[in-house]
Amino acid sequence: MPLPLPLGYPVYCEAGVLARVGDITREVAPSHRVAIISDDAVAPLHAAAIVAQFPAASTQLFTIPAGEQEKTRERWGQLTDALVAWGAGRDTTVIALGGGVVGDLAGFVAATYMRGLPVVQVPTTLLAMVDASVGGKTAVDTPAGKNLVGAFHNPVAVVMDPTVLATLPPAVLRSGMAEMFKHGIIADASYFDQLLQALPAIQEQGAHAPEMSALIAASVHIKADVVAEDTREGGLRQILNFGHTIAHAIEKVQHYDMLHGDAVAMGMVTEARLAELTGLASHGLALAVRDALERAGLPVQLPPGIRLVDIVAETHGDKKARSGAARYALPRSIGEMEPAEGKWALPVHDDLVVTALREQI
Ligand SMILES: NC(=O)c1ccc[n+]([C@@H]2O[C@H](COP(=O)([O-])OP(=O)(O)OC[C@H]3O[C@@H](n4cnc5c(N)ncnc54)[C@H](O)[C@@H]3O)[C@@H](O)[C@H]2O)c1
Ligand SMILES: O=C(O)C(=O)C[C@@H](O)[C@H](O)[C@H](O)COP(=O)(O)O
Ligand SMILES: [Zn+2]
Repeated sequence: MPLPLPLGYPVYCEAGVLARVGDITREVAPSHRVAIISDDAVAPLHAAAIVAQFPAASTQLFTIPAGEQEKTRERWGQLTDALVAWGAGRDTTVIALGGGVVGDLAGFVAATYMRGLPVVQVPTTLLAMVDASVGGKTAVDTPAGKNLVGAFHNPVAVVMDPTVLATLPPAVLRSGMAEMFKHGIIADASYFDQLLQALPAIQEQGAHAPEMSALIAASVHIKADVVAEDTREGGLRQILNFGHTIAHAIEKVQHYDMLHGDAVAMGMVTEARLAELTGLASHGLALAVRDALERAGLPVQLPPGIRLVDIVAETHGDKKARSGAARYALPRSIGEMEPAEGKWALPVHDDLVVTALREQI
């Protein structure tokens, strides 16, 4: 059974559901061909199980090297060329099998190839399950900034099987926790507390922690409620960008050589402090956020040697910036986001940003 979500497509979250990707795909997108896009870390582990569910003659696995540095226009070009060479027509369904990088890139391929193919998202990282696979944002990074070229393209289905998380490196599992904490901070204080309570089990048993499936489903619920109300980010959806003005700037300055979730952890600490410094939140928010992320083993200090001026300069290229001024979606307290002066993201003076960043050196 799909999760009961206010979305126009089914989201499955259950152990063993990977064995039903074929049936689910045929149900939501009956098509002649199936193009499975994955990366070279995920494909050897999980692709065979998916490929076997489709007729060999009309199914092709396309594999890219793993990592954020591959989420580029060049890879998009290679993949779309490869689809042409294979003979993919409009009767092709794309299956994105991987973490958020594959999800965003394959999603963008699907959004643009012959002006749009159906895509089934099959997320294999915690981050992709709780966040990237749901909501329809697809994109590639460019030398000028993160996710600068992309499209809103909803999947026709999302199929997440928490058992695939067993093969994740611990650091990648942990980085997914950052977006889960984000969901708690922006929308649900009791979910934030549940995450804190589950940390010892997650640290001991990793993806096998008994709480994991329910925590994933709860996170997806929070995200789905937001995107259902504001699919194309006219306003409310900006709250999902809490921590991201700084996170994306850090990722860019670090040449995308880091995990997105780690950058989000750093960015949430900075932006929680900005909420205090602007008077939007009362004192104590930043410490609560920082303490929770530290307890989860996430990085809260900036990458060594990074220049604060470089981070601040990059914030001006963020998609939320208006008239050159960087803007931030800031919480008032754990679980509470409210618009200020009718806006979900506010400009903050660069000097305050530097003040907050200095505390993370
Ligand atoms: N579209 C959205 O709404 C949205 C939301 C959040 C993040 N994102 C994007 O998601 C990306 C980050 O995603 P991510 O953290 O999943 O990174 P990722 O896709 O790079 O995956 C991290 C690493 O884990 C490996 N991996 C994936 N699944 C595995 C498995 N089951 N077993 C072993 N190894 C596995 C990958 O090969 C990779 O090396 C960023 O580009 C970010 O911008 C998008
Ligand atoms: O779905 C959203 O909306 C989000 O902002 C989720 C973020 O976690 C995600 O990193 C997203 O890709 C950021 O989007 P962007 O529009 O700031 O590039
Ligand atoms: Zn994110």
